Amino acid sequence: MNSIIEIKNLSKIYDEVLSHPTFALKNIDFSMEKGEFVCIMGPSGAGKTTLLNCISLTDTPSQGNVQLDGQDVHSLSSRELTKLRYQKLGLVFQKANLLHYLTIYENIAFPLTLFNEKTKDIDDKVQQVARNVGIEELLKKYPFECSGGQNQRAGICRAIVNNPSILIADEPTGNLDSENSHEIMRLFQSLNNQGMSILMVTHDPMIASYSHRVIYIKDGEIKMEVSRENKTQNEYFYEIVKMNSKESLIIME
Ligand SMILES: Nc1ncnc2c1ncn2[C@@H]1O[C@H](COP(=O)(O)OP(=O)(O)OP(=O)(O)O)[C@@H](O)[C@H]1O
Repeated sequence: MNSIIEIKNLSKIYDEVLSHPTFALKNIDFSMEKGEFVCIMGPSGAGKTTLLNCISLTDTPSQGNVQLDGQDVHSLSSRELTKLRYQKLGLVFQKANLLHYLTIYENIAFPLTLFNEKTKDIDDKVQQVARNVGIEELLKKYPFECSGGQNQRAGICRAIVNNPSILIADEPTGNLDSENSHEIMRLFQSLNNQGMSILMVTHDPMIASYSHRVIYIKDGEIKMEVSRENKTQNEYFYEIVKMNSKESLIIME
């Protein structure tokens, strides 16, 4: 088996004890192969972020099972979960969330310093990831001296500096203009070509067209999916648009 993520019968209910519980995820089955680049789409409130949070171990499912890289997360202690999160997951959000009083170098190095890595190893890793992402010249700057796109690249460096098995991104281009968004997606494609698995939430079909596969969530359930296969990016883009509009038409009926 070559899955990086394997989810069985996953449900998340918020406010379970109240009279109006929210069924954010309902019996989700989902798996993702190592090296895949998958997007999650769907309307607001569909459960996209909840699904990412359950996979990234920042939220606990009400029911069901999540396996990350072959490891059943349900059975792990909180210490083991922290270790697993550090070793396997890189997280990227809409905002880079850099610490403003640290340089870009120090921000990227930050997760490594928390786990007592040697200074030389930290330096090697920071330099290497900055070269890979093309921001070596920014390392001495502070976030306020950089553009939004540059800060997002630094946030991605921080997420991947420990060479995680999977990069999980929630609307990583949501704060960026179109040119910077495409640049970030080309970067994701290049990381994916180097072997990194990527799972990303986006509302934008153009951004989703960089992936291998798109799953569409509505009302906490996976309703549809499309795969790129041997389509051109343009053909795949139109298929994603069609999938989104088909669901919108169902809502209007
Ligand atoms: N902490 C919480 N407490 C209670 N309800 C929550 C909580 N987080 C999310 N929800 C509810 O769960 C459902 C799914 O929310 P979620 O944030 O996963 O949707 P989403 O698809 O990511 O939406 P958006 O695209 O607007 O970010 C929504 O009805 C939301 O109101």
